[in-house]
Amino acid sequence: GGKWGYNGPNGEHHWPKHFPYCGGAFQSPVNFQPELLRYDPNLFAIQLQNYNLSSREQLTLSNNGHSVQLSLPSYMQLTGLPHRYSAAQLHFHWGTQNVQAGSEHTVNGKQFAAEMHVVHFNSGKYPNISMAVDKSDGLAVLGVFIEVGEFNPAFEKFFKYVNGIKYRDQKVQVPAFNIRELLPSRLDEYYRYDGSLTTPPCFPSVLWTVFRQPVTISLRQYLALATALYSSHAQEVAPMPMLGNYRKPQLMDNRVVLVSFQD
Ligand SMILES: NS(=O)(=O)c1cc(-c2ccccc2)cc(-c2ccccc2)c1
Ligand SMILES: [Zn+2]
Repeated sequence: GGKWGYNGPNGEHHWPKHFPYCGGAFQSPVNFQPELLRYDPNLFAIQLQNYNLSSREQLTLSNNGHSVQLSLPSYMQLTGLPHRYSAAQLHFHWGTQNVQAGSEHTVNGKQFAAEMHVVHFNSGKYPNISMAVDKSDGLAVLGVFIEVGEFNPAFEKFFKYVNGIKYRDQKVQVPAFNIRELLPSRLDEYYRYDGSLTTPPCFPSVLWTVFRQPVTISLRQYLALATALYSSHAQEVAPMPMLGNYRKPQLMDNRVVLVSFQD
């Protein structure tokens, strides 16, 4: 598929020309409007398997031109969902250095500073992520809202390496750590709906679980994310800062967002 970006001639309003699903139904992200939420007593706490990775393991931290992503081993899994899902990668969406608003999902119109996505695929049904990515029951993504506040030692375990992946397609190996530490403490309170990849090709293949409770990173950590990275290759004459890499909320049509909490 063609080049795509977050603004200008390759921005999100142009995505459907090369990526037809982006103009289709069940698109993500969405705004969690209070009147569209429905409490579901059958939504239990998310169960994590093998999230506590050994520091003897190494993970690949890379700049894919649209985000910073951390590869994850497939033995890291989610259970307690309709299927068993294996981890593939995690990545981020953020705003700009001056406007700390870059989350993709919003809560009653409120946009958080950034958002982390932990991408899993239905390993109970598909042999690998490529076979799962375009199937309606193929993916499960955990969304975590990020606010600027307290310093976050867990994020620092890989944020400190971002200067090694400033440019597109650069990669570094980082020691693995407990990925559970990146998630909020409350895994029992979340929004749940059927949606899509928020980037091209926008396949409607994602079971979204967005935690209600945000995590915090410090202003210095946020600025490291928002100012260290470029979406262009190292040798390109005009470096393009990687900023505002978030898609705006999409139409709900007649979808309902289920919530695991009542108050
Ligand atoms: N935002 S997201 O969660 O819907 C998402 C999922 C996946 C994804 C990754 C592996 C398998 C399947 C889906 C890839 C991206 C992505 C972000 C930046 C640049 C390119 C791709 C984004
Ligand atoms: Zn994402």
